[in-house]
Amino acid sequence: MTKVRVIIAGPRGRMGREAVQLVERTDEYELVGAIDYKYDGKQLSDIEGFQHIHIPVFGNIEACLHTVQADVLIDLTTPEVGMHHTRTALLHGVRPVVGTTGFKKEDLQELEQICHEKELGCIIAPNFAIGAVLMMKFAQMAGKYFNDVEIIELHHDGKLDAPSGTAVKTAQMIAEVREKKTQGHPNEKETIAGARGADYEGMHIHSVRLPGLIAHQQVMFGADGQTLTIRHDSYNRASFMSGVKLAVDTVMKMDVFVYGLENIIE
Ligand SMILES: NC(=O)C1=CN([C@@H]2O[C@H](COP(=O)(O)OP(=O)(O)OC[C@H]3O[C@@H](n4cnc5c(N)ncnc54)[C@H](OP(=O)(O)O)[C@@H]3O)[C@@H](O)[C@H]2O)C=CC1
Ligand SMILES: O=C(O)C1=N[C@H](C(=O)O)C[C@H](O)C1
Repeated sequence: MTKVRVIIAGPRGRMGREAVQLVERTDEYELVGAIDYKYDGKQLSDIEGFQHIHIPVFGNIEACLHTVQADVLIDLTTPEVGMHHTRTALLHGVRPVVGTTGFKKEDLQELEQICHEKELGCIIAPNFAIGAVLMMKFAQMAGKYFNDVEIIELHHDGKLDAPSGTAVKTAQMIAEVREKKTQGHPNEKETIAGARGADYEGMHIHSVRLPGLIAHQQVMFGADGQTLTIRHDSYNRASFMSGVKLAVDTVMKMDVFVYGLENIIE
C-alpha cells in the first residue's frame, strides 16, 4: 500500500495536535514532516505530548518542501501564514487541505487560479465538522424562503479571526439564494458601535467570544409570526477530524480548487 505522505503546519496548536494524532493513527497516512517556527531543526518528539513521534520539524515551508517529499499539506495556523503555506505547497506540487480561517476573497481567487494552472487539488474548509457543514446547507435551504437572518457564532476566546470562517461561509451560501434585503428598521441607529454586528449583504453576523466555548453557531430566520433556528455545536476538536480525513482522501483524487466541504460530501 502506498501511503499518503502528510505534512502538518501548526502541530502545537489546538487543531494541529488533534491532526497529528489523526495522521498517526491512520494506517494509510504517513507523517513526514511538521512546520513550526518555534521548533526549527528539532523533532516532533521535542514538543510536549509528542515524545514518541520522531519526524523532523522545519521553521518554514520552503525548508520543509526542500527536504521532504510529501503529497498533502494540512494547514492549521493563522490566515497570513496559512495563505503563504498554501500557495507555496501548490507551487511545489503538494496538495493543501486547509482548515485555517480568515482568508480574503482575493486569496481564494489566487489559490483557485494556481490550482487551475497546476491542475492540482486543494481543499479550503472553513469547518471540517460534518454537522456544521449540514447546518450551513440547511441554512442555505431556509434562506430561500426567509429573507431575514441573523448569524450568531460563538467561540473560545483564543480565536484570532472574527467573524468566524464558518459564519462568513454561511452568509455567502445564504446570499446565493436569498432575495436581497437590508434588515431591521430603515431608520435604526446603533447607540453603541457594533451593536447590530457585521453586515454581509444586509444580513447581520454576531461574534461571541468566551472561555468555556469551543465552536458553535446559530442561524436564526424570522418571518411574520415565526422564527426558525438552526444550530450546531462542536464540544471538542475531535469533532473536526472525520472531515479532515475526508478532505485528505478526496484531495488526493482531484485536480480542482474546492472551498467548503459541502462541495465534496454527497
Ligand atoms: N476548519 C475547521 O474546521 C477549523 C478551523 N480552525 C482554524 O484553524 C486555525 C488554527 O486554530 P487553532 O488550532 O484553534 O489555533 P492555535 O492558535 O491553537 O494554533 C495555531 C498554531 O499555529 C502556530 N503558528 C503560528 N505561526 C506559525 C508558523 N509560521 N508556522 C507554523 N506554525 C505557526 C501557532 O504557534 P504560536 O501560538 O506559538 O504562535 C499555533 O501553535 C485557525 O485559523 C482556526 O480558525 C479551527 C478549528 C476548526
Ligand atoms: O477557531 C476555531 O476554533 C474555529 N474556527 C473555524 C471558523 O472560523 O469557522 C471553524 C470552527 O468554527 C472552529
